[in-house]
Amino acid sequence: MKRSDTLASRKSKSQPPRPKPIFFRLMAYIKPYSFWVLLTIVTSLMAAGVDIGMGKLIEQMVDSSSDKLLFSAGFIGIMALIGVISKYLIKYASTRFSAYALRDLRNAVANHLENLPVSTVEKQQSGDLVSRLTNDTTVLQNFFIHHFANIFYMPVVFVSALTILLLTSWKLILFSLILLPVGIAVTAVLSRPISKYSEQLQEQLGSANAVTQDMIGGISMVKAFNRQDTLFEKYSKVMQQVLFKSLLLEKRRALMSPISILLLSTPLIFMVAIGGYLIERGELTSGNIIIFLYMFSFVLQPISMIPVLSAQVQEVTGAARRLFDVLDMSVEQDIHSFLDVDLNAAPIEFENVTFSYDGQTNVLNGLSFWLQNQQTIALVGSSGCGKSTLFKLLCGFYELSPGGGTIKVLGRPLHEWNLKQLRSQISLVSQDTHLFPGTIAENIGFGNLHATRDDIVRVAKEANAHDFIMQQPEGYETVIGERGSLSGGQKQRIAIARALLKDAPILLLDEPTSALDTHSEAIVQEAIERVMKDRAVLVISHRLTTIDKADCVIFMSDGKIVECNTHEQLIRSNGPYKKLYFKQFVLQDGTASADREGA
Ligand SMILES: Nc1ncnc2c1ncn2[C@@H]1O[C@H](COP(=O)(O)OP(=O)(O)OP(=O)(O)O)[C@@H](O)[C@H]1O
Repeated sequence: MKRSDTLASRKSKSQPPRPKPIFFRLMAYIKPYSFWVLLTIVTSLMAAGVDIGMGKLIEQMVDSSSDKLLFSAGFIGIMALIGVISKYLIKYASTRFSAYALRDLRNAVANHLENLPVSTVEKQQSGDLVSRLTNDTTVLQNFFIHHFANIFYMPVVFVSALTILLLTSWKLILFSLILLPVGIAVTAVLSRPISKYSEQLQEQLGSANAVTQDMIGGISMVKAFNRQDTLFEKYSKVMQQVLFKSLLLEKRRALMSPISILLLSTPLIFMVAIGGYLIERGELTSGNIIIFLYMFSFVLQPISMIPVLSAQVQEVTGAARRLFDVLDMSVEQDIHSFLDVDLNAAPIEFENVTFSYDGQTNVLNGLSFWLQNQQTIALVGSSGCGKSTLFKLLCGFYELSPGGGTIKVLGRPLHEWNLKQLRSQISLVSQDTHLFPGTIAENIGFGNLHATRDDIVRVAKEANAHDFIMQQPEGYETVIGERGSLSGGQKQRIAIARALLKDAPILLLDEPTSALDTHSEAIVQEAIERVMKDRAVLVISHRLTTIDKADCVIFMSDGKIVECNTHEQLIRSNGPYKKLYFKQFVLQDGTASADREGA
């Protein structure tokens, strides 16, 4: 397989050809609900017909004899009822299709977010992504509920009313609307920045969401460091920007409103003045003026709505663009199918691996090592030397660039693996256990969706978790949140139970006991030893108790392997590992015996 077929190309293959205009992309989500869209359109046209028809009926009523008055009034009543029903149906149908279409769009964006490469998500502000899913979709939904029908209603009433008015007196309508083109041109120019302002506002709301997440997610850290003021200050600054942007937007919107009134009142003043003059000359009757006044409102209403609608369209375009920007991000694509897995092959091989996040600074430099079956390698090194990066590469979260060496998992280069199959061979237990909102059983079951309750209880027992789970108010059915009320050690044991349930041949442990006290560490360590049994294990640790059990210790510095041997040999060889050992483990753990020190 050529390098061009590598993981790197998985992204480029998923590049969308060239996005269609936003309008067509939005329409694709509405199309499945064509019936309700059609009902909205038909009822909008019905409402337009009723409103115009009522004008004609009123005119007839003015001119008709008294014996026909009752009949005309009855007819107007029926028309009014049809108008009420149409307007109810417009609201119902537009709410219905927009709710469904927006649900689909939200699902599409959420699904897309789930399938983005970790490398892409790590670069984004999660609060901003959440804001797109919530705020921007709401902007779209409001538009469809409140303004979509007007796109059909307004032109029909406008054209019909204008035709009737032209037939009644072309002179009067012509003079009344003389200033209209100027008004429309001014409106178009003034409403232009609304889309930009709205997009900037949504961006600021996204940043505000991100800070709020920090405030809530990191509440204990914030309080422990007495940094409530700092975070609040940050929040206030973002909110100041939100305020500034919304004022900018609202100022522009507010400008649209008097312009609408001006657009409405100027023609009316012209009409009354010129109408009076034409009556005086005998060219018009007062009956003509009544129908004129009624119909004229249907000419002016759409015109006055132009600024509002144009502002809305600008806002919707901005919101839709932010949503489609997410949908245009390249997703992770599995171009390979599942292949037979050779469980006898070496679980992990690194051959001259060099890696950089930004394409400039190498985080890993020519790394080579092999992990055999049922072997444990401990990765040791100062903070930032690239240990976790190694795990991210193994899980296929990041890709090696061409010429960056080769990583093989179970004998097969990473770029030949189907990502789902690759990840099914690896269990990852990180230092920061993420618990999902749900029950304890669901959190353990996350490791294997087909597991039975017996399986879950079995692994919980193996992970030393069963006893504390049974002490919870509802045992395995106790609901825990993202941060939950469990201790660090309890969370770790749930993570270990998850890994046991997954039963993958390769285990990656990232500082599994780093955050625990000696007592919890002993309990978790016991569980870890069980999960390590019969597996190939790569463990990042600063704890001697873990390192001591490893078949081999790799000491890394600046993305390079400096030393690689058993713990005893490394101590004897008197190299840099020994220095770290004394500095870190002997002083920190106080558990190293003189024998182990070997010096
Ligand atoms: N997503 C990322 N984008 C850019 N640089 C990153 C990213 N993740 C890590 N780095 C950088 O890569 C280097 C290695 O980071 P890594 O997390 O692998 O170190 P580590 O040895 O695991 O550190 P620690 O022991 O503190 O967890 C660091 O300089 C870090 O700043």
